[in-house]
Amino acid sequence: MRSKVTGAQRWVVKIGSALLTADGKGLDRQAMAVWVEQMVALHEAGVELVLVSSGAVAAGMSRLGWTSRPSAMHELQAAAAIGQMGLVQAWESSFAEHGRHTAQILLTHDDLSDRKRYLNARSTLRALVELKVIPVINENDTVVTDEIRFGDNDTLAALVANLVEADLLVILTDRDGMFDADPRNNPDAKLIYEARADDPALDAVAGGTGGALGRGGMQTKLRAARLAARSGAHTIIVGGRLERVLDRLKSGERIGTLLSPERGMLAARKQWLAGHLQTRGTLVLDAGAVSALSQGNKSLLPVGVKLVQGSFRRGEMVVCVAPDGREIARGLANYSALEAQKIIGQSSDAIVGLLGYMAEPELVHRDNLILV
Ligand SMILES: Nc1ncnc2c1ncn2[C@@H]1O[C@H](COP(=O)(O)OP(=O)(O)O)[C@@H](O)[C@H]1O
Ligand SMILES: N[C@@H](CCC(=O)OP(=O)(O)O)C(=O)O
Repeated sequence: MRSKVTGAQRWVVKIGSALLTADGKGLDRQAMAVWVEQMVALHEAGVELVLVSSGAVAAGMSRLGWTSRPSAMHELQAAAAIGQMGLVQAWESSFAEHGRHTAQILLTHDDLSDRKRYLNARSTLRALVELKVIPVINENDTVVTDEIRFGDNDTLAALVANLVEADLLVILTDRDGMFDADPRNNPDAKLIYEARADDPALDAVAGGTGGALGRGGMQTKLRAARLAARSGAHTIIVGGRLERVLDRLKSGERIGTLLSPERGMLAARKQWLAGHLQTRGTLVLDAGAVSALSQGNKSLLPVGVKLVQGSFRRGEMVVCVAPDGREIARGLANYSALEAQKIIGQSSDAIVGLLGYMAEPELVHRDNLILV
């Protein structure tokens, strides 16, 4: 069962406010250094890492000397803006001690539901991961309100796991995992080691909300695991203060709660693609592209497209047809219809010259293609 954890190549690690701030006394830099050391070891072992870090509001409160979380939205947002500085500084300097760079990414849920912004965030994150830089993601609290009100970086982390096609989402929190009842009020509560993310019995055990600093509680963590499962990722909810927690997960130790998806990664993603999008245009392929897609399981390159029909934007769904009009596949276009018209029939090396930039060498990436 834990082979899914030991074998995972791309991890999203989410660290909640409850853990990052030593009981409201500012950032717990010592704890951060310990996680960083383990994340660097994972990196060295070839694991690709994306970090989702909460703690901006809590760090800001401590910088301002506030002892209780304000309820006014503008005060929360101000605290987040102040605290985010300290938060990224702390991560950057801690990773720098191991010769690693970090990159700050602030996202909102809207960024991930708009197809174009989704693809842009996805290519930036992919580029960072390829550069071996560790992206440090938080919500863009200045422009959103619901998230800091509900304190829901769990959901953000799951959306990021979908975005980067992570195989594992690790949610570090202040309890050892998900218990069969809220351990705050039930001292006899037992840890759930493994479950299917979609098991309805979990709804009842994850009832309560979060603690004084964190906001989401187990409910948002369960919802996050279900969201992550939609792209085939496994989720581990585990105690961030457990000794060498990330090392132990990597070596397959049975700690925390493992929540499994019902389907494999690509199957889940393609099902999501198939069910969720309307088609906006058509690409007429040449014979070579038809066989590359249907037999070779390849991406669609601009060179294999003869004609572009319809009006679509980057990130929208298009139908790919053979020269005789037979539908071959559907997929998400990396370029708008206007751009596609300029690059079809050309090699991918020519894209920069033709458009002035290159989003991706493929017109439709094979991960975003569903064969019909
Ligand atoms: N079934 C459960 N198992 C474990 N913890 C639970 C459960 N139900 C509610 N909780 C509460 O959720 C809290 C963790 O969530 P939260 O405070 O939002 O932390 P974080 O900042 O890590 O997101 C725990 O401290 C715990 O009291
Ligand atoms: N984005 C905000 C709030 C996020 C939040 O509280 O989330 P969490 O502690 O993970 O439940 C922050 O950094 O403080």
